[in-house]
Amino acid sequence: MSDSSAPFGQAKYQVRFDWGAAGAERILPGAHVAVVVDVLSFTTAVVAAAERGVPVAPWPAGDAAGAAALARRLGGVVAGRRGEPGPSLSPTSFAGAEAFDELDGPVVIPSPNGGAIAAGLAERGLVVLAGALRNRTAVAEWILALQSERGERTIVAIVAAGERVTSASEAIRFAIEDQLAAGAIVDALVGLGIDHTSPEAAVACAAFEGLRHATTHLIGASGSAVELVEGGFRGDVRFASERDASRVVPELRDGVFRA
Ligand SMILES: O=C(O)[C@H](CS(=O)(=O)O)OP(=O)(O)O
Repeated sequence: MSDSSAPFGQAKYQVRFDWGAAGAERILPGAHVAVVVDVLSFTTAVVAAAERGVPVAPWPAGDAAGAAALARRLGGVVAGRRGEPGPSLSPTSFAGAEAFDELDGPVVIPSPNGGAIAAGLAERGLVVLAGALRNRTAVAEWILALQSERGERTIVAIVAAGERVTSASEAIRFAIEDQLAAGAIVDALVGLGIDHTSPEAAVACAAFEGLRHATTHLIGASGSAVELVEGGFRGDVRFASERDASRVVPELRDGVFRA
């Protein structure tokens, strides 16, 4: 783990920004809140589930037995594959809330990017939130309220997931939907006076500010979206691109995201 004086720790700043699990480790020392951003699709799915009152447990993809064991322990179910009936990484799979009425525990969602990062941040002694374009203002307001409650400067580490190039590699394909949503969260924080941003956070914010009228188009044309549309999931892209459509702020407690 990096120490807070390391050059890449952004340690002087209240609002920090980096990419992936390794980036999270760089900016975590001293942080009180981590916001994981994986617009296509994990954190948007978590927000969609929370909008329907459905808790979600993150799990790194690639360990099916571990996901099943976690679901058994929590009394929940493992998400299916995208497009199958029932809950999945597809945010719109949570549209039929009644389908989950019988569920006692959470939906365990294996996810190679945002889910893996969030699972790695559990039990680390800081608040972990799911951030997306849908809830970016709600997330910022939630952090401001936490800061008021704590009565002291609250340090925020925003972690964009991007996409791991292979499951065996930490190399990341930077994803513009995560860059824009992370910048949108910084923008909302700045608007509330939480504005001591690192250069990395300031650049993400400037990208969002400069392109704020084009985010729907840009996200829809991004590589991640093209891949999803080709797979028949245009609705997920549209849903994930809706800015400030949601007031829910899922928080990771005891390994489960709940609003
Ligand atoms: O949402 C997704 O499709 C991705 C799966 S993959 O990286 O494209 O295989 O997962 P996520 O962890 O939500 O980015």
